[in-house]
Amino acid sequence: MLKLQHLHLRSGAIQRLDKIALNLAGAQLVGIIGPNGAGKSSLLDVIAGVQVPDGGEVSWDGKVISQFSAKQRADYLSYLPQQDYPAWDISVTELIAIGLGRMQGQRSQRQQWIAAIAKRLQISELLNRQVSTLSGGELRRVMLARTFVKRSPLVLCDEPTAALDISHQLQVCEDLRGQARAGALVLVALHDLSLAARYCDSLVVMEQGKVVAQGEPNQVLSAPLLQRVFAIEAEWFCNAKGVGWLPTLANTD
Ligand SMILES: Nc1ncnc2c1ncn2[C@@H]1O[C@H](COP(=O)(O)OP(=O)(O)OP(=O)(O)O)[C@@H](O)[C@H]1O
Repeated sequence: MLKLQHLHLRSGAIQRLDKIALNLAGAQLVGIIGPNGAGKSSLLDVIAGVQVPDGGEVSWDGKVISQFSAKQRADYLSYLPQQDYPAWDISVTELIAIGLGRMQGQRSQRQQWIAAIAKRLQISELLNRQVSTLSGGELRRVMLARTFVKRSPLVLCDEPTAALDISHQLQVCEDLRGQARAGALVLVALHDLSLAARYCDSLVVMEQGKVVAQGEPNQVLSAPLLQRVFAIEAEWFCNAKGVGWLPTLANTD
């Protein structure tokens, strides 16, 4: 269980997080949605312990995360920030291995884990490449492999589908949902509300640092909320395979 109590984060005049309170149980895929600057990345940074809040508390399974060391946090948490680039020009295999962190295992076992996640994210043919030679989408999928290689009970991803082609967007969403079905609490910041509606078990809507709605996608993505928070109108299509939408700018006359 992830518990956020009265979280505040301020930078100068900007209230990045404003009295955030949430209780999120495991085994679900939670979409964090909201317009640019709403506070999605700030929230994920604070949950990950990358950013210290000015007030409030984050706890995981009853323990306050500020009391965990960085190594202890890495044992239960995997985080893909919005902008994450490798600091050195290492091979893809070496980069993914960093994600294994303190996981024990023989060299052959670690190689198997890396091969398995590479297969899952369809990057096996990239394993021997240097990261500097990858395209934007390939690098993003490699960073996702580094994030997912260790099975963590808490997974945070900031716009994991950005830069990916449509087939890989769907594949990554399927993978995130699979991790949730396997028991993880997966929090994902998404701009594509169609993917959010189709894959997420619940949504948290942010606006100006506040949580303004929370619940199942079909309840949250109401016409008034889309108009007020995103300034759009949307027509939704639904069949047995999922949902899709046609968004248009709201008439503000
Ligand atoms: N390092 C920083 N210093 C000062 N202000 C910041 C910093 N990072 C973000 N902000 C501000 O905090 C607010 C929330 O930003 P944040 O990146 O959390 O939003 P977001 O919802 O993730 O946006 P986006 O969809 O554009 O990625 C914005 O007003 C932003 O300008």
